[in-house]
Amino acid sequence: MAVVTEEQIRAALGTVNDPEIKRPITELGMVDAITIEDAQITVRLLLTVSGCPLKDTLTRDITAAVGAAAPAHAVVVDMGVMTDEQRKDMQAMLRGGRADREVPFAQPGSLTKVYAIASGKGGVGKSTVTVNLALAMVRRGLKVGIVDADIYGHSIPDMLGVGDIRPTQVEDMIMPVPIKGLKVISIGMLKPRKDQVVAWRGPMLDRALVQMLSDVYWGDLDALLLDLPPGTGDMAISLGQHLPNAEVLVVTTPQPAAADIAERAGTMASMMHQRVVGVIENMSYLQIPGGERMEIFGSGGAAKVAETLSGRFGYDVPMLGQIPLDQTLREGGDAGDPIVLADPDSESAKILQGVADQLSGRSRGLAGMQLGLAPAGRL
Ligand SMILES: Nc1ncnc2c1ncn2[C@@H]1O[C@H](COP(=O)(O)OP(=O)(O)OP(=O)(O)O)[C@@H](O)[C@H]1O
Repeated sequence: MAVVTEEQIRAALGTVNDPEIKRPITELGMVDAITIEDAQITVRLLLTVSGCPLKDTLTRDITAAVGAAAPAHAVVVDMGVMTDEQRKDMQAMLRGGRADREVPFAQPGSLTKVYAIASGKGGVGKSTVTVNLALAMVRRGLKVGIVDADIYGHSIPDMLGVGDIRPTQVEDMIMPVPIKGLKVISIGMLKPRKDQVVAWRGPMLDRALVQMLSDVYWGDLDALLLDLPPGTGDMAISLGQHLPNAEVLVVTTPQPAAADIAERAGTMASMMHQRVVGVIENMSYLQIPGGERMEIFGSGGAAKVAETLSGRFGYDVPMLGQIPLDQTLREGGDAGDPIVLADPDSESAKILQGVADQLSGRSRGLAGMQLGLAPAGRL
């Protein structure tokens, strides 16, 4: 039988990533011991928490990697759990020297584009747009995260089919839920129970936002999308304070009443020194057989918002797309199967993909970003 060394097995284990953290288990301090005895190799693996739901995946990946490096040996994976000390070491390593409560996306060198999805009125399809845009960006090959900060209607997990999943926590570091190529965290996941009604005021909302931005292990992201509560309330103010470099997308329906309120959401973003990158009109029309379009909610709302905001801010705020009223889109949201994936050739999916393409076509990085500075007296 070929002689196998511990270094070879460690190198093989270096190819196995923790499925949630997406870093090699050897780097994370999860490989406690490797024992090579006659025809058997035993890997002692330390899980971050007991009853880790991913232990079967880890066992399978470890067995495959070690088996490939030492085909004549049987592989046994022996599971243990990290001590508090070991978990703290891992957390410190993942933070990479970053101080507690520091928002990585607000740091000067951050290359992650942050988009806040805002609306004036509720129910205009802000969460639907957020989920589908994020998935459309993933389809373009980007690494994307979603923060569902909509305290009143945290519907993002349900729209992705992960409504009952609680995120894994390592000490006070939270792992975002991986789903359909995205990383997701929702304000609903921070509540003790999903169905609990919370009456949080400004400071609690602020704390929850900071927790979702800085205590969650996001890793390297190209884009982060935040689904805001409707309106111009406390969360929008907190976001402006913690992420002045966020760019804002305004979602509205076509009718004048919705558009007027959407304008206010855009103006609020500008008061927080954030740039408004565009307006998306949702529920624009119903395509009826025969080719005619029925404008159930009127027309022209987003164009008016775009024009008013452009005039007010002195830069171009384009209308990025008009999404029709679409039963398949609604059904996909209810079933946890968003339309961009479920029916990518549908009209709605193509429009959403088009918006994502316009946004992703802009360069990753610092060029064109607002720096959170405003001329004196602008507020
Ligand atoms: N274009 C559309 N066609 C048909 N149904 C839609 C469309 N857009 C959204 N919907 C449906 O409308 C409902 C509200 O959408 P969504 O939850 O995305 O709105 P929202 O603006 O995030 O609401 P809130 O902020 O109040 O939670 C959902 O059931 C969603 O599936």
